[in-house]
Amino acid sequence: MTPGARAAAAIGVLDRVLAGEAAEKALTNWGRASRFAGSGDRAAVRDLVYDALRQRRSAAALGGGEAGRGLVLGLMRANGQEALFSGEGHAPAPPAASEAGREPVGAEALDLPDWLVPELERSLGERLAPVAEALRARAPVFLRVNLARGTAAGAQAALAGEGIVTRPHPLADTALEVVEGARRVQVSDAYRAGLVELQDASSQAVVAGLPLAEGMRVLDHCAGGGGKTLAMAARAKLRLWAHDAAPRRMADLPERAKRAGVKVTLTERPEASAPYDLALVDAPCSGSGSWRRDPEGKWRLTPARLAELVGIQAAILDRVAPMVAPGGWLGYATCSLLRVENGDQAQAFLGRHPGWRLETERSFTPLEGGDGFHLALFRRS
Ligand SMILES: C[S@@+](CC[C@H](N)C(=O)[O-])C[C@H]1O[C@@H](n2cnc3c(N)ncnc32)[C@H](O)[C@@H]1O
Repeated sequence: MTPGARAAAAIGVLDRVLAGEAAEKALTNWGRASRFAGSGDRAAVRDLVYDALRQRRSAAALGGGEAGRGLVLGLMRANGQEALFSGEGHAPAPPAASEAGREPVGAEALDLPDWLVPELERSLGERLAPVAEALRARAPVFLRVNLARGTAAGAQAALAGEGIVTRPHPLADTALEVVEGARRVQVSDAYRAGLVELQDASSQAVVAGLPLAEGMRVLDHCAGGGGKTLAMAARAKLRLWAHDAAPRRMADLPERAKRAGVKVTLTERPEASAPYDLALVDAPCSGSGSWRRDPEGKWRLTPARLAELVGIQAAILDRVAPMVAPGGWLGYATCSLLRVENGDQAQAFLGRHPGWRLETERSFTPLEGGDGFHLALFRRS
């Protein structure tokens, strides 16, 4: 496909996304209907679609339209590639006079929803603009070295032998940033043998911040696919339980645990195995720290949904706290940048639970390289 044809394909996919289809599904459907598209074409169309979703407001302003065509035209203008709209072959038609576009301003230029700016300002202060800018770009690909299977240097060497170049990342001793060959990771022998997992660097830093020790009874209460469950298991020999309100999200966890060489017990009733020495609540949240990876989330979030999430987080903390043994730990993590889900939530928990104290709190933003994350670590008296 020519670059122009790829732009036209991205416009079609974006129109379906704007009509309500999830980006992944729209891309899969396009891929199925486009047998002529090679792997390079698919990757390029995918990148265009996700870039347009990350920069949706500014691209719409620059491109003079909010539909797929306006977004891709705006992206191309921002990149000095407007000439791709040539009308030749399968390329999109040249811009009409009505598509002159304009410079984006304010929250539009930051590619943020207006309603969220005050809360982001309260949360990030002067870092608001640089963080918003970081959220407009693609996230790096990070790997977690599985220390139960070998060293970081060993994993790097194995990956390099398969054309995947990495460098250690300062956020965690287990974190490698992929600088070349990211698309080959999941088909590599190193990955298949469990030497590395795909995991964001801040997510790894959150787990590294937990006081895990040999023999501890640990509950991962919002385990999802088990990213943090496995990261915890690799740091110490634990007795580990994983729970999720949607158990099907943990469907792959037994297989992943096997590949990583660790044992995890899935439980629908975590109370039955209490008390735990440490419980991790990796709570459902706005996802605002990971909007580089899930840009649709940035436009989907509403004030009502955010308020609902804050209520869900508090209810989960209230359920889990009694399951922790006296002297034990409760880690509350979100991939959110918002104070209402982080520091405010931690203070509200302390207000409701006098037998607990806050030991540490750490915040990460994409400015450190990984996703935005927050960890509050409580200890029970
Ligand atoms: C941020 S995700 C977890 C990600 C996972 N820990 C990881 O590292 O890959 C939050 C998870 O919480 C689960 N969840 C939502 N409400 C819950 C609840 N009330 N109790 C337990 N889990 C819940 C969701 O199904 C989702 O899988």
